[in-house]
Amino acid sequence: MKIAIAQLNPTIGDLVGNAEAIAAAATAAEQEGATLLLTPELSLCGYPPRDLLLDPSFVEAAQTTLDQLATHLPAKLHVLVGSVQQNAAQGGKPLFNSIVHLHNGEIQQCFHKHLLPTYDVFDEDRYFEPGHQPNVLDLKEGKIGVTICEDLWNNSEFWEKQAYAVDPVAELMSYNVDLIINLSASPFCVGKQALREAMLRHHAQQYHCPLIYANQVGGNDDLIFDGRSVAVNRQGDVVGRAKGFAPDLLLFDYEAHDLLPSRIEPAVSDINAEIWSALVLGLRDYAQKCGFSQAVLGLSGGIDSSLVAAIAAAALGPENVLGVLMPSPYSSDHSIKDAEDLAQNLGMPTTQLAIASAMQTYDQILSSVFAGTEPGVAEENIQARIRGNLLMAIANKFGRLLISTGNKSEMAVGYCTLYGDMNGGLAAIADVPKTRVYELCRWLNTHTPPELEEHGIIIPDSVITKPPSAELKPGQVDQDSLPDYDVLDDILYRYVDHHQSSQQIIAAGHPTAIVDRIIQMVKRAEFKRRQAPPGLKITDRAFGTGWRMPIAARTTWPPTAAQPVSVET
Ligand SMILES: Nc1ncnc2c1ncn2[C@@H]1O[C@H](COP(=O)(O)OP(=O)(O)OC[C@H]2O[C@@H]([n+]3cccc(C(=O)O)c3)[C@H](O)[C@@H]2O)[C@@H](O)[C@H]1O
Ligand SMILES: Nc1ncnc2c1ncn2[C@@H]1O[C@H](COP(=O)(O)OP(=O)(O)OP(=O)(O)O)[C@@H](O)[C@H]1O
Ligand SMILES: NC(=O)CC[C@H](N)C(=O)O
Repeated sequence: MKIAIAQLNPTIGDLVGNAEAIAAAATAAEQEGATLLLTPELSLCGYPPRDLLLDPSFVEAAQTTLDQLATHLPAKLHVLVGSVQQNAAQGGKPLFNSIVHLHNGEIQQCFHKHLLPTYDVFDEDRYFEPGHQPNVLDLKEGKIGVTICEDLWNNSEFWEKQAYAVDPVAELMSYNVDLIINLSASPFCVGKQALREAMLRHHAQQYHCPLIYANQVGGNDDLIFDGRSVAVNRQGDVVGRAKGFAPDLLLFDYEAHDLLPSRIEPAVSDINAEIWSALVLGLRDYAQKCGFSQAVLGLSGGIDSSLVAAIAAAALGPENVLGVLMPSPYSSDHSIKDAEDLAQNLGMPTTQLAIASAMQTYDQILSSVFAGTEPGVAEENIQARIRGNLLMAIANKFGRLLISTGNKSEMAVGYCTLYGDMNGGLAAIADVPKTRVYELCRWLNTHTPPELEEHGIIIPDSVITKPPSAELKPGQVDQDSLPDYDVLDDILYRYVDHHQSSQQIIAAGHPTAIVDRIIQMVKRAEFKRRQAPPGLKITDRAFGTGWRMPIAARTTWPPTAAQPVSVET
């Protein structure tokens, strides 16, 4: 039996467009001689559909589209499509997250997801009732165990996010299935593919059973799905891997109770290459799926805006990315030259808007209100706000998407100006720590990715070597306000990504005063992050849909050994 994986890039809610993509993949798979076609989790709706699922008209339209799709597929092909199904039982959640078996122009069978991830960016318990029936697809060519994404992630050795009392894989094995398939929508983060493949190997070796894992690809808001659908044989060896960060159709032969070797795309092992591909895909899909073909950003000659310009140029084509240079009296001469050199390297257009007169006008307008006060951060931030205002005016006038340039380190501690440089529709590097920004820029200059092949050196050397500065006052550098970025990023990695306590971070060798100050800054900056544009997630814990902190809250509390609880009555 030939089994095909359609690694699709659905647009959330585009039922007709997604159905057409499934039908096209089915035609291609049939031409290749496939018996069975696998598509990703919720392939008809796109994942994650979030609160669209609370709209009954959406659920109804999905069902109608599914019924129609069944009649448009090659009749002999068995096609597994991800969609939602109504829960007819009294009580419980109204929907199942399902895989629907289409064959001979009709719906044959529905399989419901058993394990519903409800942690980090996932919120499936909000919408879905878990399935309890065994998901066995009995074809004359073999008995197939059907699992949906999280159903496979029940082993704490690989995934410690949520513990489950049931083990869908073990249950399926008790039905003597020949092959396990998993239809997924598994978002990218650094290291995820290695984890997936280790987990698949573990299941295969434990049960002497081959597995096929079909993943979604594409960017959906903050989430980037990397594809890299993969299959392992009974020994747990990878026998096929689809492309990373691009749609694909991959076929496997299933013979004599095992999977035969197929096309194996390289597993991307370079972490910078992986992040680069993820960010380019995430930005491109956000723009396209929101209807933008052109973008705009402020080019300061600094490293953040330089990296974001390169990502945007690769994603949308350099001719579609406008860089706006907005020098103020505090901008250094080399900032303008660095920004111009970068734009020239990338082949992107620029325009220059001087903001000195606007700064003076603001100062005049505010002079009576600010009279008797010392100039400070508020005056400095006016520059960032003028720039943010001008950028949004250009975006608005010409239908461009404004890309904001703040990195994860800045977003963590609030080193950014609300309604200033935080303006934008998408925060391209909001989950990239500053130290990684440097590494990506160095990598970019030595491993020019295919999208920028003809451009040679991209990031001017001086952009990488000069001390980082917001240039909001004379001589300002980031390290006036923040510890060195390698120290800051290590503290943030421990605190944000790994939930370490201040005691644990101090025990790792960081000075108490710095740790306490940084943690305070992170807590205090919550109000800024809540108002920031969506940021592309590339780490295990991003600020965004998986980070849900209160804002108006007291965030230090007893008891500690030194300060036991004392409630006065
Ligand atoms: N809980 C809360 N809920 C709602 N609003 C709250 C709030 N707490 C403060 N606020 C308001 O927010 C204001 C403070 O925020 P904001 O006005 O943004 O300004 P602020 O955080 O005071 O200053 C921005 C900092 O970021 C630095 N910066 C700016 C631009 C770029 C870069 C860079 O390197 O890329 C760095 C800049 O040098 C400065 O240190 C408060 O004065 C208050 O009005
Ligand atoms: N002179 C400028 N011209 C155009 N845009 C600017 C200018 N200064 C700042 N911006 C915009 O505001 C953002 C934040 O400014 P900032 O200078 O702090 O960051 P950066 O230059 O990108 O990187 P770094 O923080 O390393 O200097 C920039 O990325 C850029 O988009
Ligand atoms: N859609 C899902 O069930 C995703 C959850 C899964 N553990 C993953 O991230 O790969």
